[in-house]
Amino acid sequence: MSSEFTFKLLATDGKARRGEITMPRGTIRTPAFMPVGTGGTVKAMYMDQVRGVGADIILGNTYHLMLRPGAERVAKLGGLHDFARWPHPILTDSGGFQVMSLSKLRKLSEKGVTFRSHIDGAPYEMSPERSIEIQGLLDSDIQMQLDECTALPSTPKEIQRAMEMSLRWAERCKTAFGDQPGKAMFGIVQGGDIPDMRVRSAQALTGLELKGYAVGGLAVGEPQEVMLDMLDITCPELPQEKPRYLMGVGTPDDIIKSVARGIDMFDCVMPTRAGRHGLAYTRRGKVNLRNARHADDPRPLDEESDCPAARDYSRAYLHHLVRSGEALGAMLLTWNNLSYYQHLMSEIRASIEAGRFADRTTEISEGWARGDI
Ligand SMILES: N#Cc1ccc(CCNc2nc3cc4nc(N)[nH]c(=O)c4cc3[nH]2)cc1
Repeated sequence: MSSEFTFKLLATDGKARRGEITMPRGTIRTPAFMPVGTGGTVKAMYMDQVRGVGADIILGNTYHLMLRPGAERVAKLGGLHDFARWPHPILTDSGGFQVMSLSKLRKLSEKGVTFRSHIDGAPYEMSPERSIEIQGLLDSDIQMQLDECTALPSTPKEIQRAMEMSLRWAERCKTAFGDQPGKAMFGIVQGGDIPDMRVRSAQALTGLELKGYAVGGLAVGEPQEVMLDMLDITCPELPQEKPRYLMGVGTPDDIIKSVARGIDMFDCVMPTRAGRHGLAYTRRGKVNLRNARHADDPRPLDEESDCPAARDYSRAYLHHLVRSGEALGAMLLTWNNLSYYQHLMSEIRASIEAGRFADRTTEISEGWARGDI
């Protein structure tokens, strides 16, 4: 364990990077996938299982936790790690994105954002300083700046306004965060789908000499090609020696193509949400267990998997659970999906170390191409 937050580049293969973040609560092997634990729980999973599938870090959400159970209450109870029984690193999103996508009657100004809770309509204010304060109360290990994520498509004027305000908020968050050895605050690159806005944002954030950088404002409905083009523009402008985190991404194919462009960290609700909706990710593609064709299929999802959910249960049983709305269906498929995602990340890391990233990921994609089996 390290008392400091450090990032080490261990190997590269083209623009793909194999690295390691060390911090007091543990080591994060990159490229890393962070299971989403929005309200202090990775839905339908025990935290021991989350650790058991190979996750080094999970994501929490400032917006959800400040509304319920409340940041001060979590702090009084010893912080999010003790509260949720997850002793390893936690990264918390800052809340701006969730306010804009979930809350009601939200108003955005230089000061911050005012909004009403989507739970009970109560009024709240969130400034850059309050977002960092809440993330501190949660005892978050990696804290995200408060930013404004513009929807795509948006006008150049709108994209520039939001990008420039996010830069000012990054400076305020850096000041509010201060110097917390062993913890980190990441800036978030904005700039929509406009190359020179992306460059300006990345260069200005690099000038703040932060411990890590997220690429935000993507995975907001734009075609994958646009997202990848923005990574081609943004990553070269970020420091080689700092971790890069692509927010909200993504499918296995998104992840492979983003690692190939220099991204180190990912988070996405896809594997957990899909699991709750009866969808299983496997080495040979996706399997929709709602489909009646599985009703008599005695085969497991993947007889070679080391995850009991993939190896020990028939598709017929999983189909039955999903169609009956049994909680165990969501539990087993979430377990399978997170195991698949962590196995994918482990394969990606090993292939970069071996200088075989391009070949191995082609083999992985060909496995999916064989389609739903
Ligand atoms: N199932 C499913 C599913 C649902 C939604 C998504 C899209 C998630 N995309 C996304 N999350 C984000 C979080 C973000 N947080 C912040 N603070 N800033 C962002 O620009 C940002 C951008 C994001 N883009 C992807 C998969």
